[in-house]
Amino acid sequence: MSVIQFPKDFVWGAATASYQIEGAWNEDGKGLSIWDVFSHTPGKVVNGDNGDIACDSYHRYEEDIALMKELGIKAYRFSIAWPRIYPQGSGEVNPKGLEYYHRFVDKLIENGIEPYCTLYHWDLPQALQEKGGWNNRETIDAYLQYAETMFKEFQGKIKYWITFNEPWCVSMLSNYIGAHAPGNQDLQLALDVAHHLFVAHGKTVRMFRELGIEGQIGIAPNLYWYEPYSNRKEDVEAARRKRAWYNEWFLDPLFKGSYPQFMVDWYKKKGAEVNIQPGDMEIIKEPIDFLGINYYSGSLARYKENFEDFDCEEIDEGYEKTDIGWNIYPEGLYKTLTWLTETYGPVPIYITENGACYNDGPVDGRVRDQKRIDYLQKHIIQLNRCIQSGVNLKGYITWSFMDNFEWAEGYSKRFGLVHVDYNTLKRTPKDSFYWYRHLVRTNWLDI
Ligand SMILES: N=[N+]=NCCCCNC(=O)[C@@H]1[C@H]2[C@H](O)[C@@H](O)[C@H](O)[C@@H](CO)[C@@H]12
Repeated sequence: MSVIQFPKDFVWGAATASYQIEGAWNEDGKGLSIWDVFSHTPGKVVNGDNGDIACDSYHRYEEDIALMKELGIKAYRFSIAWPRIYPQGSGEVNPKGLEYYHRFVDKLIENGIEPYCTLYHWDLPQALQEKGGWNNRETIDAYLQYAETMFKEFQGKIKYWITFNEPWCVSMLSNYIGAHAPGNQDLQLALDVAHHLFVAHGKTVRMFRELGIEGQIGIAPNLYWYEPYSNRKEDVEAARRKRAWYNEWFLDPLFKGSYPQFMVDWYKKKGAEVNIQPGDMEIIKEPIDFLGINYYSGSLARYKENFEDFDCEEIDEGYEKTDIGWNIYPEGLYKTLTWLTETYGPVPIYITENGACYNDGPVDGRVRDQKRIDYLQKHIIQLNRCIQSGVNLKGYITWSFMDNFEWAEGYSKRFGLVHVDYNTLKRTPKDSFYWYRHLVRTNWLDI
């Protein structure tokens, strides 16, 4: 046995998101979100599940925070439901929405837990969607008004802000693949949405600086690692395109102020292009304080002419998979973070999401989720490799603190350290909760 030690100020945390845990979908003046509409649309979510109740954390947050304190985490990443603050997306603020998040954040701070706040984790006000949503550049202005309200309202309480969770999911998964709200399937639309998110991000960072808000601000893309199936030129190029679809397209604008040209050319061949207005790229590359990285999986990529969108097929040979069917590829995390550091410099990085779907339930009151422990351990070992290799890694925030509404998969997929019985809403810490608590308390890992 050997021990790996993490830096003494390394931040250990856990994450959730508003629509996935809060419930209270139409309470205290909250407006509709695109996920309320999407999940209420037959056929969109497994078993017809929706977030009307979810984990009922809107009413049970004190119980949840008591469990977080028992877990010993120093950081809790959560998101604000924009429709609770601006029920119509802009215009009148809803005071009950602000009051709720003040009570919640005060309770976190009272328990010694640092709030890491995501402003946008996919629950766009439906009123804005009806005016084009992220396809309409005017949504950028509504987002800026919302962000400014939150910065001023929580100045001094919230010191870590994330503008957007996973722009790839908001653009590609939701507007090209169509699996998430609002469910469009249009590549040009997806590129326009991604660009508008970037402009909103850049303007928000600039506003954060101009207002002199105390704290740090970043963004949380989801990155995915593809290795070529062979060293044939076609396979190497195919893997490069697939990596760029997830990674460079969402990182180059932030750090280089440009899109990767080989992908711009590739999309043009597909009949889609990026509509950039003068000054956009300068705004987008407004320097950030940290990068949140969400990493789950990766795969092998092999060239296949005219296959799907990138002339590339995924070869899943030899990977063990989690219960959501994603490959377990811990070395991909090391490759991703070292590539990112080599490409963009020593950016301060938090892993803002990493975790596994395993659907273990309670037996005699105990949830034996050894596979989740194995997944977490394998990935956290890679983080130690990253730190030894010079990656400027500041912390690890696991997904997820508790089982929750897993988007189009509904409640059929569980990612939590805490099991939730959706009939009774009873919370049961899993074996992984106690394993993670030991790591958080000692800051080292027995391997
Ligand atoms: N292969 N494959 N997958 C295709 C890409 C899927 C990307 N989904 C995510 O990263 C979401 C992220 C989200 O922030 C969180 O809200 C979700 O609950 C987790 C778990 O799903 C992850």
